Amino acid sequence: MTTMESLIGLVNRIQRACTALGDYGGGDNAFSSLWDALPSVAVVGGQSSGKSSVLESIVGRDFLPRGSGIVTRRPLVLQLHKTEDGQQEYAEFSHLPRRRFSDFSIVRKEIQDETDRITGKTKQISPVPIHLSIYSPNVVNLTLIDLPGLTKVAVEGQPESIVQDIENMVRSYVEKPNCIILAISPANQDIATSDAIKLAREVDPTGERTFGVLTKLDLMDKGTNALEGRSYRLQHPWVGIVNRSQADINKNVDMIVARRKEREYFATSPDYGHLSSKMGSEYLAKLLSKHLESVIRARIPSITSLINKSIDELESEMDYLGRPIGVDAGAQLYTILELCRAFDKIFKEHLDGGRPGGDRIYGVFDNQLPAALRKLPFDRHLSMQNVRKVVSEADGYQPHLIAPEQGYRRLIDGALNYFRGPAEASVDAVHFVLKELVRKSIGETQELRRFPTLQAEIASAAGEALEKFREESKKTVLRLVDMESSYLTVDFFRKLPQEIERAGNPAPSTADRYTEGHFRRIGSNVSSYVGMVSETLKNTIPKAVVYCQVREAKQSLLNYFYTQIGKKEGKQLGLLLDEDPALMERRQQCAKRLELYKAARDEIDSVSWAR
Ligand SMILES: Nc1nc2c(ncn2[C@@H]2O[C@H](COP(=O)(O)OP(=O)(O)OP(=O)(O)O)[C@@H](O)[C@H]2O)c(=O)[nH]1
Repeated sequence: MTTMESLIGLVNRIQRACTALGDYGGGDNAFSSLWDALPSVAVVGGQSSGKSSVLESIVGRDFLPRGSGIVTRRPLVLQLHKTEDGQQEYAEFSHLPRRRFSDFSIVRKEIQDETDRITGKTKQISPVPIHLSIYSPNVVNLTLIDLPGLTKVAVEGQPESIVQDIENMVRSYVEKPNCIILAISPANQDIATSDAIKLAREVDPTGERTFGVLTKLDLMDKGTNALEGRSYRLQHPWVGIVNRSQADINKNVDMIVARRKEREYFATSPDYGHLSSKMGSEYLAKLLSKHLESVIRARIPSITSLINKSIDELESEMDYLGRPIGVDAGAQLYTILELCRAFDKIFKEHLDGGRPGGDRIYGVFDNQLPAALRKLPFDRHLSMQNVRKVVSEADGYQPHLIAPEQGYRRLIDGALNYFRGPAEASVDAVHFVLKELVRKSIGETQELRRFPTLQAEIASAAGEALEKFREESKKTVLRLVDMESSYLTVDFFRKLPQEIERAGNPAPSTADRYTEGHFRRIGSNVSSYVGMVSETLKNTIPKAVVYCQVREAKQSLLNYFYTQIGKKEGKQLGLLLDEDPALMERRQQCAKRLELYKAARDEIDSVSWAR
């Protein structure tokens, strides 16, 4: 394989990969287009300019659809491969891989059918190219893109807008700096009115990438050289062509015969004889092939750097989007557990420190609980009036003799009841801190971002677990309070009368047993007992709360969730890993691009080795 073949073939292979990925150039893609970076030859011409004839002559075969109206409605990427002399000619479409066409009338029909497959019978145009490769001894290695003919009027059955649509499509090709423009104009028409030249001039004013072709030289009067004077100046010399006339086509004149006739025409023409070696479709094909090859060679370094840059960008985009997940249940389960673990780790960091939030639990124990305990209405409960009321009611018809045992118990029971409130409130306060930390941790788990469904599932599983811990914790703290009422600290009361005696007070007489002082003393005794209990609970409630809620949350927040997940089937696991569709789409695009660019890099590497 010569370098020329491999370079043009290389670009073609990359172009085909681009088409397979929906990159036909143009800016409608979210990614930069590789297609646009590849040099190509676009064939443009007005209706009846002889565009099809030139292409068929370059190929040496009749194979393009004919007919009235706009026949070419999709770009045709025509890749020509030269084969050894004597080899059988054949064609292949990239949409029908491994099918060889050696009958070119079927190639023509397939182009028509494939055009209709995308555009429907609407006669609309489509930018999705058809890729056709032709293997023949009668061609040079060259790739040409046949575009719809520029037209001024829509014919019946075609929408008005088609005129502008065609111009836009052709323009989108020729305006790319890497596009070589093959501008075809008929000699029997004023060059100033040539659609092809008008467009080429607009997008390539210096004419450095435009090749001018004049067809129908045979229709000019003898003695006029259509290539001199009248033609518009370009950097590359104009090439004159003589194609088959309509009469030749009707008579089915063979393309190879037509080529010979063309050669003879130039060789014997008094007007073009001196230029005969630089005229005709065969010369044009060689000229284009050589030029395309040199342009590709010059562009290779920048294509390579574009590819490398794009690969880097795509890799980091993929990292950001997260790698795709396996489809089998095992891989999915593994992924889910990994994600849960990632979340759990962050949640623990919030509790243990490293991330903020855990300190708010200490805040509950250090501020909220003591403050709530201080605010309990013991003053009211142990006011002289209430003490007298409770003690008298407890005594019944027989007032107490020494100490109001029943009265004490009732006063203490009543007071201890008040502790239930702050105990439950501490449980709830810690519950809300934990719940908030779960919410925060889910948000902070980068890996979970892609999976809104799993996020919601983890949130609800964690929520349920926290709810259970809360219930358990409430039972425990209330039990602590109940324990205080079920058995009073005997020592405390044993000490009371002794203290009075030590203080040297005379034993209260029956007379003042029912005085205010007596009830005040009872109140203050109860109050100091309750104060002692309050101190105890201030220490034990946090222990219970941490034991039942914080410790459990750290150890087994998602345990139940794990057992549920373990029972799920592949399909249900897949649902949990349901991602934001936009994100999935983006990743898919990204992965495809990455594949394309890597394939392109391999192609380029292999060519460089061959050189
Ligand atoms: N005598 C002569 N006739 C030609 C030449 N080139 C093209 N023609 C005729 O001009 C007509 C149009 O040629 P096509 O090759 O179909 O031109 P086109 O630009 O592809 O036209 P559309 O497909 O209609 O856009 C046909 O009848 C050809 O036979 C030429 O060099 N000499």
